[in-house]
Amino acid sequence: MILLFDVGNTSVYTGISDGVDILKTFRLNTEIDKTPDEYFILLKEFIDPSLVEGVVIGSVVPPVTRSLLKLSQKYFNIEPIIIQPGVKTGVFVKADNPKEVGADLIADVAGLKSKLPTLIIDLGTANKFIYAKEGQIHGVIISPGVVLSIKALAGNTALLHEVEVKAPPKYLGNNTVTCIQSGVIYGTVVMIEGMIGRIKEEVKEDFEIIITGGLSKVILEHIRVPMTRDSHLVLRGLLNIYHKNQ
Ligand SMILES: Nc1ncnc2c1ncn2[C@@H]1O[C@H](COP(=O)(O)OP(=O)(O)O)[C@@H](O)[C@H]1O
Ligand SMILES: CC(C)(COP(=O)(O)O)[C@@H](O)C(=O)NCCC(=O)O
Ligand SMILES: [K+]
Repeated sequence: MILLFDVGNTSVYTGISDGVDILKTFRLNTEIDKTPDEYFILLKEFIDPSLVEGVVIGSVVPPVTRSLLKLSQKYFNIEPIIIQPGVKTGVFVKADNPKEVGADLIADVAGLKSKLPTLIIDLGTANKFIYAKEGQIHGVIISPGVVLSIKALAGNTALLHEVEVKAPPKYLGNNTVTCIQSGVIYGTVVMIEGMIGRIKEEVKEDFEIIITGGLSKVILEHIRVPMTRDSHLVLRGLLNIYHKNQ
């Protein structure tokens, strides 16, 4: 069994693989002060530790990277593969400072089945647009995610509060809840549709679109541009990277 950890700022999206397929997935809350032992207590609800043969960690939260590293060493006696400069990923990064590109973005691209031009839209704590072709990241766009936007609104205004992530029946709201839901959900939907159009102007070529991330399902149903949802993309990328480093 190979454990695949996609550590984001909201959740540790975890996959269990037999080396070929992703057999099971689950999400643990990202908590930077959780100890390796505490993460293991959660983990052993889902896995049989004696069957773990490999661990891959793609993380953008350094304290959790350290906890999962220690967990892997202490409970599995395994040195995990941690996505960082020097690890073979098969992904080339065209950026001012390639070392600063998030491991999640690299894993997303590593999970692609096609080398053709592809736009990955990954909706998590942040919204990420990753433009890739021939295994190379040509550019990235980052904006505040849906849940983050709701929290930022509620946390920085006197009279607004957190609302459920749910699209309201109309664009024009008639109460505080639907006003915020419209602004955040439909705002994200039209931002995505608009951004795809601007990217098309810039790259001047056709591209596939894959949407992924914890918030992709609630947003995709309102998007009018054809795209495919792949909730396992990042985990498949971690698995591909595992095989490249055996
Ligand atoms: N309708 C929803 N309401 C609230 N949270 C949601 C909803 N749908 C998905 N989520 C949560 O959004 C979180 C963020 O997605 P994820 O891609 O895991 O973020 P990150 O990679 O930044 O940690 C996930 O933990 C997921 O459970
Ligand atoms: C943009 C991100 C914060 C997204 O993280 P997530 O939404 O998955 O929690 C992460 O990819 C990151 O920390 N990137 C490093 C900076 C960069 O990629 O340019
Ligand atoms: K930060």
